[in-house]
Amino acid sequence: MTPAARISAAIGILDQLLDGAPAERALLRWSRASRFAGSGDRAAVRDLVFDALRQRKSLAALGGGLSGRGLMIGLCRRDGADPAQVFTGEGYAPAPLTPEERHPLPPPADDLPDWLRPQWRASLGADSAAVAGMMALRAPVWLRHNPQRGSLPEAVAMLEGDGIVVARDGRLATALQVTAGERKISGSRAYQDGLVELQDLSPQLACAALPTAAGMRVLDFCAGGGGKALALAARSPELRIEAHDVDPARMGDLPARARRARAQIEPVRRPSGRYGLVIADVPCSGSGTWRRSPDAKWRLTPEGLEQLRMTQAAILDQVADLVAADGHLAYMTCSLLEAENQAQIARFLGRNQDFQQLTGSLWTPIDASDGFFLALLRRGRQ
Ligand SMILES: C[S@@+](CC[C@H](N)C(=O)[O-])C[C@H]1O[C@@H](n2cnc3c(N)ncnc32)[C@H](O)[C@@H]1O
Repeated sequence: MTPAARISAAIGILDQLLDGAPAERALLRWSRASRFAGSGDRAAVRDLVFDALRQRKSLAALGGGLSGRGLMIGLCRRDGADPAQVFTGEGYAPAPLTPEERHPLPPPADDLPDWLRPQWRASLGADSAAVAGMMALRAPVWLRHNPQRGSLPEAVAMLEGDGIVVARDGRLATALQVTAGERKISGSRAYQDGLVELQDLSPQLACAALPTAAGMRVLDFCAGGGGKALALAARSPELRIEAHDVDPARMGDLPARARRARAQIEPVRRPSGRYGLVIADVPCSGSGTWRRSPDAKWRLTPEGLEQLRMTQAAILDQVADLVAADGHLAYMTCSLLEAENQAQIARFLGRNQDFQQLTGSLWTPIDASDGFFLALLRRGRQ
C-alpha cells in the first residue's frame, strides 16, 4: 500500500471509531477485509489510528474537524508534511482538501476529555500538564525477566539473537526496556521459553514492593491474564499462589503463560480461608495506560467512572475478609485518578478499622512508565 492508501484506510477506521466502534474490533474488521495488506501495512495503519487517538483533540483542530479525515490531515500537519501532497484523490489517496480543511485552528492545551480535566488536575497537581502531554505520545515496551527460566545475560543474549534490543533499568533488576525489535517479541525464543514476559515497568515496581514470606498463601483476586500472579511467582516460586476472576474466561491465557514461565498458579472459583497476601488489581478507568489504549480515554464517561468506583469499593469489601490477621492487602489500579486510588482507600479504611495503610505509591510516566497506583494495607492495628 502507498502511504496515501494507508492514510485512506486509517480514515475509514477512525470514522468507525468516532461512530462508537471499539478500536481493536474496527482494526480487525479492516484487516479481514483487506487481504492485499501485508504485515507492514497493517502495523502502519494501526500506528496511524492509535497516534491519531492519542492526540484526538489537537489533531482535529489542526485538521479542520473531528472526523477520520480531520485527524489524518492534522497528523500530516503535526509531522510537518503538507496534507495537500497526500490528499490528492489520485489512486487510493483520499480526496483533495476542502476549503475548510485548508485552515487549521490553534490546538487546545491538552488532549484530555473536558469533563475529566478538573479531576486530572486535582489528582496530579503540578505534574498534570506534563503527564497529560506524555499520555499523548507512544508508550515504550517493557519486558520482565523471569529468573526461574534462565539468567538475565542468557535472556538478553537470546533476545538479541532474535533482533530484539533491550536496556536494563537501574530501579529493578528484572525490568528491560525494549529499544528495538518490539514487534518480534511474541515470536522470540526468550519469550516462548518463558525467560521474559511482557509487563510494563510500573506494575513490575508495584509487584516488587509486595511483602511475601516462604510458603505464604497469596490470592490474586482480579487475576485476568495473571500479570501480577506471574510476577510474584517469578520472584518467589515457593509462594502458594491462587488466581481468581469474577469472569473465569478472563484467565484463559493464564495456564499457557504459567506453563511458559514454569510457574505454579492455581485457578480458584471460590477463594476460601485466609491469605497472607491478597492482591486486588481492580477494574479501573485505565487512565494510566491511555498511551497504549487511547480510545479508552475518549470512551470513559462520568457515569462509567462512577460505576467503576462502586465496583472497586465492592471488591475491596469482598476481599477484606480473605486477608489473614497480620496479612496484607495490595490494592492496585492502572489509574492516575485520585477518586479510584487514595480516595477509595480512605473510604475503605473508614469502613474497615482493622486495616491500616502502610504505603501509597503513584507511578506516572514522568518517573516510571505507565500510570499505576499501589496501596499496601495490613490487617491488624500494629
Ligand atoms: C485490571 S484487570 C486485571 C489485570 C490482571 N491482574 C493482570 O495483571 O493482567 C481487572 C480484572 O478484574 C476482574 N473483575 C471485575 N470485577 C470483579 C469482581 N467483582 N471480582 C473479581 N474480579 C473482578 C475483571 O474480569 C478483570 O479481569
